[in-house]
Amino acid sequence: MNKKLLIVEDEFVVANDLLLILTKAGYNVIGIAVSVEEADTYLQQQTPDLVILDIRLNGKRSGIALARKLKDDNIAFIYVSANSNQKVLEEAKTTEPYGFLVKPFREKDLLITLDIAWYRHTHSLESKLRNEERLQRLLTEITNEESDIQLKLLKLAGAMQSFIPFDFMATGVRPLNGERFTDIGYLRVGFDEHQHIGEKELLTMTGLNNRSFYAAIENCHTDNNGNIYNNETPNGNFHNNSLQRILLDCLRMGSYLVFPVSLGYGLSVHYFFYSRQSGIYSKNHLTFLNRIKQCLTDLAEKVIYYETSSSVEKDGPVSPDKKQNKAEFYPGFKSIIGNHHLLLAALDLATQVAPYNTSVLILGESGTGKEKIAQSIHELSARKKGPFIKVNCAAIPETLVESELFGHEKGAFTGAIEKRRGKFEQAEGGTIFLDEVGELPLVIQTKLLRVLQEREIEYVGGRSPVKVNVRIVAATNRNLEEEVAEGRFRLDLYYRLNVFPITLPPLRERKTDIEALTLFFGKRFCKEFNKPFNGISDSMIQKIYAYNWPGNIRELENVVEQSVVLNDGRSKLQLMRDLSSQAFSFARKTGINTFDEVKHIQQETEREYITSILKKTKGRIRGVNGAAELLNIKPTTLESKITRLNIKKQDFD
Ligand SMILES: Nc1ncnc2c1ncn2[C@@H]1O[C@H](COP(=O)(O)OP(=O)(O)OP(=O)(O)O)[C@@H](O)[C@H]1O
Repeated sequence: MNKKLLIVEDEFVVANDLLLILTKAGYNVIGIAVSVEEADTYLQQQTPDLVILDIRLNGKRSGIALARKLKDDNIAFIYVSANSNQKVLEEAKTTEPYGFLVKPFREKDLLITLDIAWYRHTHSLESKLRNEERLQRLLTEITNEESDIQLKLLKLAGAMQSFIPFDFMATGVRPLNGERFTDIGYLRVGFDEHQHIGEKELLTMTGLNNRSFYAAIENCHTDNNGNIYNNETPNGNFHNNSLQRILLDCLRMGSYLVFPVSLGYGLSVHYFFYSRQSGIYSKNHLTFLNRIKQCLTDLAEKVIYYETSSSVEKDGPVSPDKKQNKAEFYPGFKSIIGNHHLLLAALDLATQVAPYNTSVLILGESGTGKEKIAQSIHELSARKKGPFIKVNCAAIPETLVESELFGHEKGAFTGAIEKRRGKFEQAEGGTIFLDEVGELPLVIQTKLLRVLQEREIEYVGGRSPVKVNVRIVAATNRNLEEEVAEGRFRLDLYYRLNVFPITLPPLRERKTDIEALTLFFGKRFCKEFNKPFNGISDSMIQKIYAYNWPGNIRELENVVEQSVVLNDGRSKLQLMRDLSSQAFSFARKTGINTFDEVKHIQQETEREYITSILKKTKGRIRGVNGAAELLNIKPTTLESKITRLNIKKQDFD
């Protein structure tokens, strides 16, 4: 083993304890730092494989400040802290630690957490490097192929999208030529669809005349180095009439990143990435661009500079200039509709991870398309010719889960009249999709962990393990972190599954996709029921936009199906049920009419919730796993709530 480890901890007793445990376990502890400054000195001397980090430290800087540096330097770290202040914990979470232990901790938990941290770190690093190699080969191909510059840059946008998030990407020579604008940009309008934006399109979109547009070019800000502009509100960094400001406002972008590569003679080519989300870009993105800088420089020299300065810009886009919101089947993503940036970000992640055997955890509310994404990951992988086996973990009775997943020997239990293969073996050479993985009983979770670690299963009643070659994709609509906190889900399994999480947005957060989805389902059901499709009525569109879709896409699908069934075949589809009635049915059932009544219901709900937590902790309010910690509030706040809500001891005894 002999991994190099740095301890950053200012409590002498804890630090010494850690030193003893870790040395015994075979780690090479390179030092104990009591402050961030001391840790910096150690880091300058040598790079540890792992860092154990306390949050509150001697000196002015906290462990969180050091964590940011470790994250940028790609060094794995875990927090070991007694700090349970919610604000601090949330801040700590943004540094994406590889693990978190609360003091006091057990030796076993520490060693497992470090094991998992190391696994996650090497795993993500390896796949990152392989992906980057693939990208570099692709960029060289794009540079050398015989095709038009716009087509090359369109391919560049497609290649970059799973590495740097963007909604608009552009390239251009700087300083800008005041007489001729040659920047070429692509606006992302679908998973693999990009709309060309050149001078003509910009003039149309901004409504500016030639004079004002060229004034904006004169005011264009030029960066000499890679830079991030993460909070570009209308009163942000740029001159009101600058090219940057116009692009940010007109395309409704919130942040941007610029990466210049020098061509010599004072000239450079700039690569720009704009995103609708504020704060999306980080130093990691610039570090990544620096790693592939040689390829970007070759492309800049041989293609971008050469083509844009030697020829007159060709008329019209070469790109498939597709209409926004058009329902499209993206290659590899069979019948996935929508082009909202949150959906596209999830599809990017799926494309990125698909070629590898990495386990994937798909998160999202019920009906958001988790199974569809799991199928796509399978289709996009080298396992696509193998089976895709779905297991709904919530639907199998607890007593049968083990034999269903791993198989059983003849006579293993009453009724096992013959040997039977389980789902894992059925998925040999392919992918197993464990839907609702959060519902698995704890004993089965332990066995699943073993499959993930050893790649082998054991039959119920079997004597020797059987090797399996199966990729695991799991999904859940539960908050697994909460499940772990409540002791219903194993922490080690959570970390193993969570190596590559993909979160699907609920439909109410991607309303711009509703119309395309409705059209898609409308046409599909009409075909299925042999009816002509005459379009969707305006009133139906209005109502489905106004609704917040708790059941997500599945609910929308059902609503459209009902409209098709009840449609007369001559008119446009109408909404055949009152959507809001579901949202208000609870209120109607309970007869809520006034605000006081609403308040009463609210208090009752809170009372019930707190009582159920107190039952779980057997009335204990303070300390580790006490009710206050589980509820994430201060013990004193909880005590005053208990008094206010009149919760008595007999309520939770
Ligand atoms: N982007 C999409 N485009 C078209 N249809 C979709 C899309 N996403 C989901 N669907 C459809 O919506 C329905 C629900 O999707 P799916 O079963 O994949 O959701 P889920 O998140 O796995 O749900 P659950 O958590 O309840 O198992 C399915 O009929 C699926 O075909």
